[in-house]
Amino acid sequence: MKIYVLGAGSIGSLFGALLTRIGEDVTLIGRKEHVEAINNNGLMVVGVEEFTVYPRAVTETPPEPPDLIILATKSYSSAYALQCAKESIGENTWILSIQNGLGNEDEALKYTKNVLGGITTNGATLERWGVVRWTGKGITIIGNYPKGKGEFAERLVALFKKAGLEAEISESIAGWKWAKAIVNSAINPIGAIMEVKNGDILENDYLLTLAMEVVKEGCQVATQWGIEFDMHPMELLIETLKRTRENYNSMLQDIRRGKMTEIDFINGKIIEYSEEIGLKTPLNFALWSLVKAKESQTK
Ligand SMILES: NC(=O)c1ccc[n+]([C@@H]2O[C@H](COP(=O)([O-])OP(=O)(O)OC[C@H]3O[C@@H](n4cnc5c(N)ncnc54)[C@H](O)[C@@H]3O)[C@@H](O)[C@H]2O)c1
Ligand SMILES: CC(C)(CO)[C@@H](O)C(=O)[O-]
Repeated sequence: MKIYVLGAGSIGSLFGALLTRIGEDVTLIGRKEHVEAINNNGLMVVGVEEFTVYPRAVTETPPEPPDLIILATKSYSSAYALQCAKESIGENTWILSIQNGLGNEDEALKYTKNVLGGITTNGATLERWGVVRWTGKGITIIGNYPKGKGEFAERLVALFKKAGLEAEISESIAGWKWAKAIVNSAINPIGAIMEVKNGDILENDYLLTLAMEVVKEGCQVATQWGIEFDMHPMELLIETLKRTRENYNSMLQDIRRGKMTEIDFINGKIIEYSEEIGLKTPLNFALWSLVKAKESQTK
């Protein structure tokens, strides 16, 4: 399968390395420094597994249409990345988003109907240019967006499993994207504002109660939009907090690195979707405002 990883940073490099290792035709599209390191020394994976592969790495999307584009930028970069890559999206090209947040698949739908949604709970971080640390093994769930499944999705799940990823298919992937976004809408801003690990949210009654109330608020919006969950976000919240108790969440990490966060595509999107149907989301608005203020302090 000819695969482009568009936004080959942490999670994209992990997926690209695993697919390269099983002989797939993978091209990583990423930052100049990372691309140069890969072309000079290969892409090294450390952590859960240790290996080095030699995928093609470029800074611009090649013109030949691939079978699959794995969209792995931060959500705030999706629109521009897809616009730059649009000439490479052929009539048979599929686009899979493995990103957190809402709206990425809708952005992809502007260019093709062949869109897969995906969530992954694998953890990855760029150790240095050319080296990605697989920090935690998780599950990857994909499906036709917003719902259904088809031959390509089945083929891709089989490929992910062959590559060493725990993967499964869902017929309601929009439900999973919303469930993960609702969980992120609680964990990420609370952890970022309080500067605590995910496990501290679980152990502190005040923080856990607030997180559960934020989840309830997000579920009200999702339900009004007709979203159906395979796993209820409240169950996913507790499972995630237990599984990632030692994590400083990605939003806190982004703030500590002086980087933009994905708050606009997590809590911000929940606020946006609630306003479209006349619902109020005061908790999401409060957390969104506090994180935006915190972001502005680091600029
Ligand atoms: N890192 C993880 O463990 C993890 C796990 C699950 C989900 N996610 C989600 O996956 C997405 C990516 O996260 P990440 O941690 O890999 O971020 P990252 O910042 O490490 O990687 C994104 C990369 O995309 C590149 N990029 C941006 N615009 C581009 C463009 N136009 N062309 C080429 N490259 C471009 C950036 O330079 C960056 O290297 C986010 O939505 C995140 O929430 C991450
Ligand atoms: C699941 C999660 C909250 C674990 O830290 C992760 O999605 C993150 O850090 O954004």
